[in-house]
Amino acid sequence: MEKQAIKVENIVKHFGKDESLVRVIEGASFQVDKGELVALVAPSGAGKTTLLMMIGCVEEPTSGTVWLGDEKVYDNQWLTKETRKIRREKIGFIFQAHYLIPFLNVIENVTLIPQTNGVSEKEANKTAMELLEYFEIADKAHAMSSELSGGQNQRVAIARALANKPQIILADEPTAALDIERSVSVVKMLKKIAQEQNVAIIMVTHDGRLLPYCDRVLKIENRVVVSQETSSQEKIL
Ligand SMILES: Nc1ncnc2c1ncn2[C@@H]1O[C@H](COP(=O)(O)OP(=O)(O)OP(=O)(O)O)[C@@H](O)[C@H]1O
Repeated sequence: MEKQAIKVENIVKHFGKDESLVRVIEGASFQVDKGELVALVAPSGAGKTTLLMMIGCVEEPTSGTVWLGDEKVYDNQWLTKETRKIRREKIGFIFQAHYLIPFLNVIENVTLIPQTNGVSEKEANKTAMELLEYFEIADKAHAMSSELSGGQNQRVAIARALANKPQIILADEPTAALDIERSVSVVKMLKKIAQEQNVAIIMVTHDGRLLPYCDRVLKIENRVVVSQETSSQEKIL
């Protein structure tokens, strides 16, 4: 079995054309392995969300190659018409806002995607309760999102992202709305998930205080992606 979860080669992303051409990524190559929690850091507008959305098969690259696990999904064009299926089966998304559905309770939010994918209600409920217990929020299973704190909602959003047993989690500033204590607790959870479930996680963050909790840092510099180790002194976990 390959250790790579994400492999990107020579990816280019331009928006618009002629005088409105915006060159965001200009030939970036990198890899993220199973079990790694990697931070993605760059100034505002450098292309972090765009990069995540290309890996997540939401935004089409201009050119390049993308592998998810051992499946090549993009080679100067999508290699399947069913990008939504790839997304549903392989990837969990976590965003800055939790985007829980307000008229569904916690467990209904967590079981929604697995049930859409054909998992039975009983099986989906069992997995969801295990996840809620893992995140110490099982007592809120029947609460509505509006009754939960910001940190609790984000834990439910992480449980939801995991409900489908994805190989990859793409997290776009998952801690931006939280204070530092809660941010650290969310990042520690992501680290635990990566290690225990062999999931590859890319987390966009603007908060340098969270980097020591990550295995590695990817930076977008001069429109390409560079990888930096978090040194052993800096590393906390
Ligand atoms: N649909 C689009 N059409 C044209 N330009 C776009 C589009 N989406 C993004 N861009 C441009 O691509 C660049 C990268 O945007 P992106 O949102 O990926 O940056 P970011 O690093 O995530 O920024 P932030 O930290 O502010 O969220 C920006 O210059 C943005 O204006």
